[in-house]
Amino acid sequence: MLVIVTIDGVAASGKSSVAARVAQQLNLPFVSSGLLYRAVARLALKHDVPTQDQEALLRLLDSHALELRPYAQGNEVWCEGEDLTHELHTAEVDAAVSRVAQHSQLRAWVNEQLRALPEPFVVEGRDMGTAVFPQASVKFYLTASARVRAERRAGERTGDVDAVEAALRERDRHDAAQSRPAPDALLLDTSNLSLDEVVSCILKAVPA
Ligand SMILES: Nc1ncnc2c1ncn2[C@@H]1O[C@H](COP(=O)(O)OP(=O)(O)O)[C@@H](O)[C@H]1O
Ligand SMILES: Nc1ccn([C@H]2C[C@H](O)[C@@H](COP(=O)(O)OP(=O)(O)O)O2)c(=O)n1
Repeated sequence: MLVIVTIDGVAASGKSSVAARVAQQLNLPFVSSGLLYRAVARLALKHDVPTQDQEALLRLLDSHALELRPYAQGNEVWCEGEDLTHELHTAEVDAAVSRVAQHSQLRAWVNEQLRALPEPFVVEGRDMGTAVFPQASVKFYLTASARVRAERRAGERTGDVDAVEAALRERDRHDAAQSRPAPDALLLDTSNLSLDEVVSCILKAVPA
């Protein structure tokens, strides 16, 4: 049976860490959909393309082939022989990516890349269980308080917790349109759960 596990949720709720561990336990690849939005934002910054200009962003994608490579040990995004992965988790990209993710044709392009990947896999993002893989057998939606998420993220980025929390709240607002639990998703508040606890909760819901 093909199993697609979708793990959606707000920024820094634990989606990618959890998806990587769940996938490892199931011996499946995992897919980080946000990396494609991040890669488009990175290309736009690099080539001075305004992130509000959808047509220009789509032209950029025509002239720069982006490829998501979902390896079991971590996802990579390549652009014409260059590995962009290490450039995608910066405060600059964080600040630009929500604007990129608001364009419907660009979202359609991302979704096409995701649906072309060989199943089965574990996939994480914002709308995996709703718009992209509504047929998935197991769906989760992760949340956590903004403070807890900021404390977690401040450990990975520079910046104090208050500034990180303000930036996360801002991004939550911009991403709200596409960040919704599917009607059949299980909601999990990870504020007071360890990574292991979240992973084991998800694995319990996966059919043997
Ligand atoms: N339940 C948890 N308990 C403690 N730390 C966590 C938990 N979930 C995630 N983290 C940590 O929080 C940070 C953000 O998690 P990440 O998986 O990148 O979130 P997302 O993919 O939702 O943005 C990482 O440093 C991760 O290790
Ligand atoms: N399926 C998705 C995945 C990400 N996005 C948007 C929303 C986020 O602001 C960016 C980056 O997503 P990513 O999951 O990498 O970001 P976080 O780790 O949650 O901070 O892309 C989206 O709109 N739809």
